[in-house]
Amino acid sequence: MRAVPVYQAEGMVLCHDITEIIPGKRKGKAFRKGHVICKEDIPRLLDIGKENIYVWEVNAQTIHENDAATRFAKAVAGAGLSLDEASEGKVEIRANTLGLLKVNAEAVEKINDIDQVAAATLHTNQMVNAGNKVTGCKIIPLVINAEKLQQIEQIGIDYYPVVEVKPLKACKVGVVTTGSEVYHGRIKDCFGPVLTDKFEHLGSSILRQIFVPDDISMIAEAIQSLRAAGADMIVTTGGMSVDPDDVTPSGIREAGGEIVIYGAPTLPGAMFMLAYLGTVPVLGLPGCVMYHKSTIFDLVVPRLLAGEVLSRKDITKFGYGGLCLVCEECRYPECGFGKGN
Ligand SMILES: Nc1nc2c(c(=O)[nH]1)N[C@H]1C(S)=C(S)[C@@H](COP(=O)(O)OP(=O)(O)OC[C@H]3O[C@@H](n4cnc5c(N)ncnc54)[C@H](O)[C@@H]3O)O[C@H]1N2
Ligand code: MOO
Repeated sequence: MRAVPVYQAEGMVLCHDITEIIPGKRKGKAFRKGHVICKEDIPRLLDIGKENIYVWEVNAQTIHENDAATRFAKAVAGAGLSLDEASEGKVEIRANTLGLLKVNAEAVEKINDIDQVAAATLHTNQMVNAGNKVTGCKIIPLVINAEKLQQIEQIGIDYYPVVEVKPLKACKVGVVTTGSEVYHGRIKDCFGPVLTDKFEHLGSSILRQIFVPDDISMIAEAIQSLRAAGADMIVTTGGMSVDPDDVTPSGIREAGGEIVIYGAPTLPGAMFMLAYLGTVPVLGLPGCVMYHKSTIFDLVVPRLLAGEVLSRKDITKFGYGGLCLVCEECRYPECGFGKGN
């Protein structure tokens, strides 16, 4: 901060508010702290009695908060994102498409380890809609040293992208619905409509739903026939638990599925199985997916549709944050469920 004659202040940043008082009329801010002084401001400043003012000089080494915040946001934003206009040293980043939000938490932490800057994001691995705010980039002082911005930009390059929204593939999904009670028509299928709704919401569609009794070979055959019919993903429903009739995991094994995991640390969703038949994911969905609004399904399927190949570790990491409180009115994804990784 230094005092300069107003005549020399053009392009500099005012570092305090300047009050104007017109007797009988008004008392208020004529200029705000942070204002970049332009030529037209000079006569007015003189009218208020300011021949000298305190400024921060903006030059190659020091950058105004709004310009700095814009560079900051550009450094962290990858695909699927748009930047709002800078205001008060802050730029907000929004999704410009429906998709899976990915945030590199390590990079965000590194950025925040730099003094005088702040990056605040949503949790990674959640679905966002076009227009959703996902990140805020804020410069703390009115002007910032260029070196700090260069550090952010280097992190942006090293970790590219720090934040992005991945589009989802439109998949054809094959469904195998197990359960003798459904197969023999004792009860009406309720899983199919839930899955149709969930997959359509994510931009995918059901290729075909096959009903089978609790029979290992018939489950395996149904899975194989869906694969042969070109399913990009196969989901089986029911029969995932511990009763003698719960043979769906055995059916997935018999179909040749390479098992990633059986048993996931999420509640609901603990009796979940993930396997792969070649590149086709095969999911064993327990009954809770039909019943509860948000489950392991909502954590895993968007990532698969975004093209991720999930490992056992990807699933076991769900445990931290994997307890759903089953609220009367589900607010997911606006809650802690699945936010541990
Ligand atoms: N002793 C134990 N009991 C249970 C365990 C356990 O570990 N030990 N796990 C529980 C968990 S967790 C879940 S989730 C449920 C359900 O698991 P399943 O996937 O095996 O579900 P089913 O037994 O096949 O069916 C349960 C229930 O849902 C009805 N159902 C199933 N599919 C359909 C359908 N397509 N349409 C309509 N209704 C359906 C079925 O008739 C049963 O009423 O197990 C817990 N129990
Ligand atoms: O799989 Mo149950 O899947 O925990 O409610």
